[in-house]
Amino acid sequence: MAASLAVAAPGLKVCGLTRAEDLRACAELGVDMVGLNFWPGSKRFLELDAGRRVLEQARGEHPAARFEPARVGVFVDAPLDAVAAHVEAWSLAAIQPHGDAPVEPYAALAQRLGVAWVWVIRGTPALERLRLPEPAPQLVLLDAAVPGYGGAGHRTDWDWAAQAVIALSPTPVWIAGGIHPGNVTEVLGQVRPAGVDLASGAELSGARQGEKDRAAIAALVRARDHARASLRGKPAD
Ligand SMILES: O=C(O)c1ccccc1N[C@@H]1O[C@H](COP(=O)(O)O)[C@@H](O)[C@H]1O
Repeated sequence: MAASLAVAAPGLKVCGLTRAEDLRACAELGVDMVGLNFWPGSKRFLELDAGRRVLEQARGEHPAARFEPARVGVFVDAPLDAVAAHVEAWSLAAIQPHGDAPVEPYAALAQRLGVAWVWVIRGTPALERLRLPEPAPQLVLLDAAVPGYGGAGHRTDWDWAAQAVIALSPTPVWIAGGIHPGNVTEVLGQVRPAGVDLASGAELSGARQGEKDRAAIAALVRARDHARASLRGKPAD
């Protein structure tokens, strides 16, 4: 079966989860995807064995969960065998390679493993020269070009992003970078992405290791639901 990351638009991905209670909150509140950061350079890094315990703990505390957000692994220039090990250990639905290495080997690995992959475009390259890599990504993610590859709360150019959404159609294009409950409705309206992805904008103030704020996640889910309802021409429930 072909890998898929399909969710109703706009989707919501909360990235850089490090605690069982945050995984549980995302499942309970109806977040579409969660990102798990397997890059040791990130403050949101999840070491493989510690991460397994977090997942087991989240499941143990929430055994009746019928809904589980799709898990996306974030990697920075990671060796391919390490990526494959994480896909298996976490039953990842997708990999999100960042960094400076070419993406094609990761795309080919994702295809071999039968999982989706996310192509991250950092910054604002010329749209007329943009070509989807092969094998094609199931999702494109637009993010700001920042030192440390991501997760710094910096916005990308929303006018450029709105054009990229159109230029890359029909591939679903999501947006990341500096999104939070206070601007999520604006970015959804202005850019019309297939989804939004955020890390720092869903965190507790002073979070040191990616600790998320349940109230912020709930507000993001409400904004997503309003946007979905208005796309369908109906008020949100
Ligand atoms: O979050 C990180 O630490 C990180 C590290 C390396 C690569 C990507 C990372 N995060 C990605 O960046 C976006 C945007 O983050 P923010 O909302 O601006 O804080 C996040 O969604 C991740 O996909």
